[in-house]
Amino acid sequence: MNTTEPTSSSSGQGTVRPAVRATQLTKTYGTGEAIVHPLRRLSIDFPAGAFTAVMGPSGSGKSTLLHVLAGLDTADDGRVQLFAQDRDGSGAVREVELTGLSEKERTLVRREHVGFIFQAYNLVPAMTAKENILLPSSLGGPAPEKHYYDLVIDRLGLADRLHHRPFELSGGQQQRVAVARALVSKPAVIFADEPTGNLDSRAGAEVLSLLRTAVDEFGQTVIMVTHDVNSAAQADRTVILSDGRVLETVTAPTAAQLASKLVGSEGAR
Ligand SMILES: Nc1ncnc2c1ncn2[C@@H]1O[C@H](COP(=O)(O)OP(=O)(O)OP(=O)(O)O)[C@@H](O)[C@H]1O
Repeated sequence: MNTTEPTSSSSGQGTVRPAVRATQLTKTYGTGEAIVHPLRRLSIDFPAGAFTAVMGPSGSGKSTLLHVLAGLDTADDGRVQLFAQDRDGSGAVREVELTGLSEKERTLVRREHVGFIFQAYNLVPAMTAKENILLPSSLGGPAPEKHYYDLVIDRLGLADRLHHRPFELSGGQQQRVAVARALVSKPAVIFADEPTGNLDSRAGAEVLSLLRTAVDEFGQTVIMVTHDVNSAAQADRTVILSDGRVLETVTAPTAAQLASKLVGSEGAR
């Protein structure tokens, strides 16, 4: 791991440094007639301190990309770099090259810099909601700041559910516990795979607003996979994938613009 200034790239909003950089990512499953290419030489920068949505047809590689970027999975070829500000307040940016790290090393990087909201929650059944939320820090990750922990719990409406185990919670409440777990330690990058997929519209709006707060007030970077154009319209930009490639990146799109582009991306497959 180095402490360096990453090469910045230019965008419509000026020069921004990336928080996550993917270079020529390739991943293949199966062989012969059964071969699938979830990632085809995919390169993209995700700007720091921005909220990016990732959309695309089913099977276009969205979840695979998220897992590879977060170090939960590896690509067959290509590079993933994370750029995270040190937590010591110095402002120094640390470049973390995920490529080539062992699983154990990737786990340590995730604990320090990454929050992940899984489609299937991934809560520990024997632990209470509070123990699940604090699990990354009890495993050696950064301890949450008390006021931010309280803010997240309050905004997600979890205060009276903290001592319940997952089986005593509704699907939506479990999803909100998973969101809280990813947010409370203020990681540099939050990856979210369909974070509102199992929530009613009010709880979904609260999750999106919390992700916006993480970006707007705390300078974190959010990368969210979604099928919902209204959720994606809350993001600063939307990346549209098609067949393992980036088809288009749209800045501040409306839901209607995204809906029409997605119809086009189905055609591009
Ligand atoms: N472990 C695996 N083994 C074999 N094929 C896989 C595996 N994981 C994903 N795939 C295939 O890779 C392709 C991309 O899958 P991925 O889950 O990334 O797509 P997605 O865009 O997230 O889809 P969805 O919107 O349906 O969640 C799909 O064709 C999928 O069947």
